[in-house]
Amino acid sequence: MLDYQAILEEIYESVTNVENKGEVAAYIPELANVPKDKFGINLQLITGENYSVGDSAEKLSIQSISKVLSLTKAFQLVGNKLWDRMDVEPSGNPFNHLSLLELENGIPRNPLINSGAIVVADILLTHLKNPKEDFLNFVREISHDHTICFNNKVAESERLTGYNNYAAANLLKSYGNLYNNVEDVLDFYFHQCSIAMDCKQLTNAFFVYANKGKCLKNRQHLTASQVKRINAIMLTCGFYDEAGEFAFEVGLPGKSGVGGGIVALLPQCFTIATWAPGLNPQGNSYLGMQALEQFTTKTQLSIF
Ligand SMILES: NC(=O)CC[C@H](N)C(=O)O
Repeated sequence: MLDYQAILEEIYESVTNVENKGEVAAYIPELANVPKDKFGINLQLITGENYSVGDSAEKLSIQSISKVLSLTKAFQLVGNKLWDRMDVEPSGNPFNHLSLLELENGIPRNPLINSGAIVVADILLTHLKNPKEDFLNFVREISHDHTICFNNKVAESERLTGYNNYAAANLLKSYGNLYNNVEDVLDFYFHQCSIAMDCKQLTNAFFVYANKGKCLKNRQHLTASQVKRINAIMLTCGFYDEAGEFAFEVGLPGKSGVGGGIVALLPQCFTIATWAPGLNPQGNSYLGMQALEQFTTKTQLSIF
């Protein structure tokens, strides 16, 4: 039997001693204030045991990790119709890349880059009665935590500097792939990205992807087939132009966010969340990736 607590502590020791911690996402001014020396991990086993180290109970801005949750809600609502409006191919480009979107006539490469997530937000706006509230309640429900909230300051900070996302939304609109108005879709998108969660809440939320669609309380949220597809998208697209590197180093489906969080999972085995706010040039948590590489190497637990 592996001593998970000892493994997490070894990783904590080694990673917190690394001098280069990457750079925080200063393009969202509110995120520039987060101290770079934060570091936490939470590990949730499918059998129920839970382990953590460091700042795992402190809230982080989940940012693009929310794209998996919005995709999940949209998949529940419209099923395979989703794929009429976006593809499922890795983009090999940064999360906010625009020229491919134009080349491909307003069809985003996948739902985990910004343009794809903006189309998903548009779908949710069309199908939910009270979009922001209903989506937040969905996140609370799969995480079993009714204290989870938006951080309105972060959402507003991103709105004020979100020129690239406005460009993506306008491009989508010009190609007829955005049905609601740009301002409303982006208001939803910036709010979903601003959700604050800690590592434990993240491993709770992602439990469904490790457990064939059933949450920690054993309720079915997705079919096994939908979970297979979302995990495949996380593996191939969850880290943008570093998806290959993450598969190579870590070997798990997962998703990162520019708040420095990463959640990854091994089906039928565990979910793990790391938080280290400093990012590498691809916008993925610099130390989080190192920690997860160490975890799957030490435990020999990966999908490969
Ligand atoms: N990679 C990310 O986490 C990006 C999310 C961020 N809200 C953005 O749209 O730029």
